Amino acid sequence: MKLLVVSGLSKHFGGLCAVRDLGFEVAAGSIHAIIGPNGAGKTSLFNLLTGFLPADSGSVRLAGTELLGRRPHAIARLGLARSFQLARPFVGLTALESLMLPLGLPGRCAGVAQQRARAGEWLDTLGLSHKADAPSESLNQGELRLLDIGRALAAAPRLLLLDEPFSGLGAQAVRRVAQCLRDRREAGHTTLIIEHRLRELMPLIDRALVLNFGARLAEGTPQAIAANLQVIEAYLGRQGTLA
Ligand SMILES: Nc1ncnc2c1ncn2[C@@H]1O[C@H](COP(=O)(O)OP(=O)(O)OP(=O)(O)O)[C@@H](O)[C@H]1O
Repeated sequence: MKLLVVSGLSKHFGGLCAVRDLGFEVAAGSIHAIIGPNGAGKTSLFNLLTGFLPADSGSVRLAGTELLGRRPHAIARLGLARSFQLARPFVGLTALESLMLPLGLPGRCAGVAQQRARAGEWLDTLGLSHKADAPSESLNQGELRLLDIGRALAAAPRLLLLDEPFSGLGAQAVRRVAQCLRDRREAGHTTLIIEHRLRELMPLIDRALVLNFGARLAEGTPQAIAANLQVIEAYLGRQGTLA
């Protein structure tokens, strides 16, 4: 079953075409990557999917429901959560309290004690237990990124969008996040992930969509993508290898 179906999606910024007549599908229960060189349009695509940017044209359907034209909070209510390329603190809240927010939404935890317990479990899973009572604004960028990912994970979305979740993280933290995504897949949940760290990304994903200049360059299994000469060429100068 296809959870997400995107077709004819376009976005211009003045004369610049950031996303060009893009179409792709994401299977339910999969981990699907969006990769491509800097400026390829990956974050713009996430902003279109989540209602942070209005599209010029196209369609984005989540389990058959059209998302284009809806506000970000309405899209979140339909079961979509995202993390951000630049993670920001919830000023005035501790790390634990930051993770209690999504757990306090209707239909989630029964009461504050349960929210607190579940938020503590997420902190533990992400290796942040020692920061539970620290003000979120005192966390460093790597810790903030983990907290932002934890907030999106704790929302238990049907579709999770992660924007460069491994950026700035050490090997152990990357392994923890990757395991969370494998656990989501095991439970039948779906993840769309933008990431430049291909060495860590490729073993994790089911499929990847490669963007270049806002358009689809290739789409397929990690093995097919790694062997695609056009894709390798688009990356040369940046990394030169896809494995
Ligand atoms: N709000 C905006 N106004 C004008 N141009 C923008 C805006 N947002 C993005 N762009 C431009 O659109 C293009 C795509 O940018 P985008 O951030 O989506 O790329 P990206 O693939 O996410 O890049 P990176 O890997 O560096 O994060 C770039 O040329 C960028 O400069």
